[in-house]
Amino acid sequence: MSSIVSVQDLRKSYADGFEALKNVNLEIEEGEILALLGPNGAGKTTLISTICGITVATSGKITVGGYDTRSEFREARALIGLVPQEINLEPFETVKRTVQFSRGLFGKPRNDALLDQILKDLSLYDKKDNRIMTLSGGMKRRVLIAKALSHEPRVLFLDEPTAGVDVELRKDMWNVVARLKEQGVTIILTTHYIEEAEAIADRVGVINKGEILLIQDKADLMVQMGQKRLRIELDAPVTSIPAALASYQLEIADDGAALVYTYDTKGERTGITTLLNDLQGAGLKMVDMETQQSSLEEIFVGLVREDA
Ligand SMILES: Nc1ncnc2c1ncn2[C@@H]1O[C@H](COP(=O)(O)OP(=O)(O)OP(=O)(O)O)[C@@H](O)[C@H]1O
Repeated sequence: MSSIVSVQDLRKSYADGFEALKNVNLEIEEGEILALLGPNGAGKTTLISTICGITVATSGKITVGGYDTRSEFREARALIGLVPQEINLEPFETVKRTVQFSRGLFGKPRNDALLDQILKDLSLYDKKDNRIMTLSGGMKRRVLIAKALSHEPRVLFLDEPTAGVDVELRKDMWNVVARLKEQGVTIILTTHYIEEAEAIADRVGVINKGEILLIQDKADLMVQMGQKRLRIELDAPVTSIPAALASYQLEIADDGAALVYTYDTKGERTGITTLLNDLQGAGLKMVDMETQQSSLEEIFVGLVREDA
């Protein structure tokens, strides 16, 4: 797979000395949907703004479609569409003219057929002659997307596209993103919502305090989520795992007072019954047990807390 966006050793310190990004490395593949999850102030917007050339990096190198975002800014920027967090539209302008104007800013010739198609894809076509101020909040967000797509970018950045949006509209937005992906657009979105990453991303990155803590295929994360942990408390502590139990790949917890067995809830067999039999056979006595489910939320909260 080839990277359409490549971020190498990126650092960003603001004028007051605050280090918002610390040595970020990131490769984004053409055609993927990458969700960047992180708490408030993690550095998501700073990362996007730096890739888009709105914020200047302190050090490091970024390329988009092979173009250096500093030395070849115009070429790199032409490949990028950016949907900002804030709605910053001209209230008296119509939808169509707003989108036309954005295309013009990139020096592209007028193309009514293309703009009509973009408006149709975003279910904005019947509103094309309406003034922005007459639109609902959700429609305005769609106009932001239409603007960002007007110059036919290959990479679309969506900064918290569904912040403060109701559930129905959020699902609508997810469909819009899925359609864009079908058209071959690479999409990077930031979000606070774990279920949003679960619903639409191919890969999930977790960012906190200016560092990427994890970046992984969503499918792999889902497998981890499908795992459960069974904690078995023993009546007497063990210092090692008996050879007869080696195949279960148990972990020793609480200085030997408990053993932890990880199993796949989606598998045909959990192996718990045979484990409990074999435990007895190995001369170990269980006094209690409990199961724990890991979820993306837990993985996320755990990562962010560990980093605190
Ligand atoms: N111009 C600036 N000067 C100094 N510090 C800044 C500036 N802009 C952002 N920061 C700080 O950098 C950190 C990262 O901010 P950023 O907006 O990138 O976070 P974020 O992950 O997008 O958060 P949110 O989800 O709240 O938008 C924050 O602590 C913020 O206060």
